[in-house]
Amino acid sequence: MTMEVRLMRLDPELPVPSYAHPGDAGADLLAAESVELLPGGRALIRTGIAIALPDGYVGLVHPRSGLAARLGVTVVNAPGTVDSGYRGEIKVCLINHGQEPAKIERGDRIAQLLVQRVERATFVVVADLDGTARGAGGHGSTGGHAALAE
Ligand SMILES: O=c1ccn([C@H]2C[C@H](O)[C@@H](COP(=O)(O)OP(=O)(O)OP(=O)(O)O)O2)c(=O)[nH]1
Ligand SMILES: [Mg+2]
Repeated sequence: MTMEVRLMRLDPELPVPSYAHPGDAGADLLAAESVELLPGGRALIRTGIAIALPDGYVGLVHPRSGLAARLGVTVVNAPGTVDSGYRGEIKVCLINHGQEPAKIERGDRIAQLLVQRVERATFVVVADLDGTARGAGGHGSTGGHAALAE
């Protein structure tokens, strides 16, 4: 089952994002420009597309694990949030955590876009919250790593 999402090509020579395999969660986003990311460097890269998501949906810009594992290149703000009301060009903010310069060529698949349903909350201010087994414990309260043992 798929849903239709209206997409505008701002760079008509670039292929439209697509899913590499049936069952894939993310459609690969392509770089519309070439950039070199120096070690520690980052860049906001155009993808050449704009989309109109229906109300109640969000686009999430996730990293590609291959780029992360091979080059140390990932999405700075992962996962990036594409609001349903956004009509601008989708851009991907990549960072090179690797030791070597990383070349991104126009047409490279640099990230993946997940389309998900999303709830919006009405925040109701109260004096107390209901009790739970976890309570306020967080940030390593359950242990499981030597660094958390102190
Ligand atoms: O990876 C991303 C993340 C965001 N956006 C676009 C779509 C999104 O709707 C808009 C704003 O994103 P966000 O709310 O995360 O950024 P902000 O810094 O809060 O900007 P704003 O003040 O415009 O909301 O930027 C992208 O193209 N790529
Ligand atoms: Mg915002």
